[in-house]
Amino acid sequence: MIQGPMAASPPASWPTASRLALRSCPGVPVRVRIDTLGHGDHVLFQDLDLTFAAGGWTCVLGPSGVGKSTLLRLIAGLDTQSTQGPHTRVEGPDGLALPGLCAYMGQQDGLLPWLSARDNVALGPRLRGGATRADRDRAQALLAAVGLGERAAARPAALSGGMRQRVALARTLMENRPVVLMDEPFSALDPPTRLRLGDLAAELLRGRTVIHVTHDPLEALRLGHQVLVLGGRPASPGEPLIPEGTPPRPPDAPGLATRHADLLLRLSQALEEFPTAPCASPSPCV
Ligand SMILES: Nc1ncnc2c1ncn2[C@@H]1O[C@H](COP(=O)(O)OP(=O)(O)OP(=O)(O)O)[C@@H](O)[C@H]1O
Repeated sequence: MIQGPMAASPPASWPTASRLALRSCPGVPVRVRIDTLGHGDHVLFQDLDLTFAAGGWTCVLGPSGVGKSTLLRLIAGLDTQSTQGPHTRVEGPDGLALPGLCAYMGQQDGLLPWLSARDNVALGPRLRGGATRADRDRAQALLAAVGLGERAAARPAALSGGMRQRVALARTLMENRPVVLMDEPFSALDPPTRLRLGDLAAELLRGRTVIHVTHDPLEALRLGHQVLVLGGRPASPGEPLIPEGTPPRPPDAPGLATRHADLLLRLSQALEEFPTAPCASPSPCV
């Protein structure tokens, strides 16, 4: 729930999900067991065993290159490039494989420029053999849920970056999967739009299992039930950080500033300990 006077309420033109009959899709637990996974000589993960609780929102942070996107791609079943040990497995409920249970949202909106916003939202059904009338109606309803019902016929080029990311969020919801994987989905947006879209995503994805990679500690602390910092090579997460209160937390939530400072320190430490420094130049980084 939105709390406090500084809460980033969506403007009236962004109807809230509670006003719409969105399909509920309860999350399922996800377990990732990696004996070895890497690229070439780089072992990114070794002897890693991570469990993501059903319906929980986990934010994953860590130095650039630590393996966050690789981990997400592995869970999504999109990882065709890393080398994996024979016992590397991603499991859903009761040890079942996860394919078909995940929706993926990346930093790029990935919208097809020649399709309208509505047809982009209905892309999954289109690719699977053709969108039905019911699919198109649902795409329209989801665009209304993200406040773009009036722009359903617009092509991506006619929309702002924030609007395009809202279309991408609607497309993610169209897939109606219990597990949602997000790789820096709001990083290209200005801070207020990012705040609003984070709140909107928290509302629309409530109850699903969400794994969200971000470089923004405040975003992680506002949206996550738990926050993991991946560090080292091979990478491992430290103790999960569990912020107080229910997400999405407003930016001025009690205790958030202290948590933010703690998390920044943990991230700085993870960066210092990371073997590949972002700046290898002998001259000082600026
Ligand atoms: N296809 C690939 N072939 C070789 N190396 C790769 C490939 N994809 C990723 N890597 C390497 O694996 C490491 C982890 O990459 P990954 O994209 O998972 O990191 P990340 O933590 O998501 O980084 P960022 O925060 O910059 O997005 C990096 O060193 C990267 O260069």
